[in-house]
Amino acid sequence: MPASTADAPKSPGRRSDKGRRSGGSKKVSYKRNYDGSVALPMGGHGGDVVVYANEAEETLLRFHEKARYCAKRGGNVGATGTLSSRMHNGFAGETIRIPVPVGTVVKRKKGTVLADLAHPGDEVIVARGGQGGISLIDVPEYRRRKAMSLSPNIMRDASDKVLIHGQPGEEVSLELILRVVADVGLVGLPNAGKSTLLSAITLARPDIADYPFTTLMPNLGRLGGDPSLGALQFSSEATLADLPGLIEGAHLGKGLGRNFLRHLRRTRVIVHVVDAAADDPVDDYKIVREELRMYNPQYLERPYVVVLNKIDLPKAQDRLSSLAFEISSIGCEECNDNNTSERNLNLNANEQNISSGAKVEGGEKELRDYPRPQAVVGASVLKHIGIDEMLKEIRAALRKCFDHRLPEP
Ligand SMILES: Nc1nc2c(ncn2[C@@H]2O[C@H](COP(=O)(O)OP(=O)(O)OP(=O)(O)O)[C@@H](O)[C@H]2O)c(=O)[nH]1
Repeated sequence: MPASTADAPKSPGRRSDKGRRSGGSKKVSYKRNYDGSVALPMGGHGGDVVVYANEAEETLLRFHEKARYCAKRGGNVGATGTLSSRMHNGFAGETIRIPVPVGTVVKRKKGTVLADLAHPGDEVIVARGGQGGISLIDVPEYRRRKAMSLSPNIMRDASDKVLIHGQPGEEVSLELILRVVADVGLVGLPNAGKSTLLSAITLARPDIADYPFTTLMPNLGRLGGDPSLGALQFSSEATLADLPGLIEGAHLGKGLGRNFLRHLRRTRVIVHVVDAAADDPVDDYKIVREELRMYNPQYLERPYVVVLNKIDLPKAQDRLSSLAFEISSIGCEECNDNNTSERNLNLNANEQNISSGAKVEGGEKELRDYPRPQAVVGASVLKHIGIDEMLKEIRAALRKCFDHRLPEP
């Protein structure tokens, strides 16, 4: 809206009046719309609010401190408030851009998903700024009438001022949900050694401690490509996400539960870390697989590598081969054929399709109906034993996914 005339310097309108009265030839020429109507200057539109994915952001924690964001209002038309040919539209309010981590899902509170910002630079306008208004409050009567006859965009309000009200900007309440985007997801019971593994093969330095649930947020690390594999296979470069430990009942929300299971949705390969020195590693293994199955059966279709960790401990060392044999024979052999990566490629398309159990013809699928692990390797991620073998298997599983995407030579 034009500001009041109180602080206006000289009214150009008055000057031109004088010109007319004194018989001068000054003719006010207005800007016109394509249909010949006078283009009235408008107050600036309010700024939009945009949420965008920025690689520099890692968490959504800062939204706990500041949860309300407002874009600026649009600028006024001019100081005089009087229609003149020299009047310009008010400046549009600046768009406010809110960075969030890559992988953030933006949805209306208790409503629809607005966007899945899965790639750096993805963005969504979450609230549009209001439209600027038009006001001719202080236009002299004769010109007001003329302007009204020339422009179809004008209304009168109760106080007989001629104006179009500016529109209020949109206000929305949003929910931001972070789903980690990583090529490899590390899963396992608490204390299995997932964080230690991440720090052994990447530059990530997550908290490591001898108590469960040290990891409360997913940690990310970057696995470099292996140049010895040649240019085409350098794509074994990958992002690893160390997820907080899963416990029995996680799919129902126990422990850190569902919050973290969802992070697996966008991983291609799963690395399952088992503490080989635990009381019953096979049972531990099954518990986690079962939790994955109950949360989203598709997780079990993805290529996965089992790492039997802590083999530096005598207890683990002694039973390594029998454990490896037992674990590698849980699952269906035929399912491991080529189609694993094809199924895997559909993971994004199907990611909404979560059910509490996979139904197959003739009943519910069990662990033995899903593919066997691609490999079961023994390692001590703490003492750096078996790391090369483990990396080789992780890269092989990754290649299985990536090769599928390579263009035909
Ligand atoms: N002896 C031995 N200890 C290990 C090995 N790897 C990890 N640890 C120890 O196991 C404990 C748990 O390791 P973390 O890496 O924090 O385990 P985590 O699976 O990330 O645990 P959560 O964060 O609870 O999910 C730490 O005390 C590690 O030092 C290993 O190869 N050998």
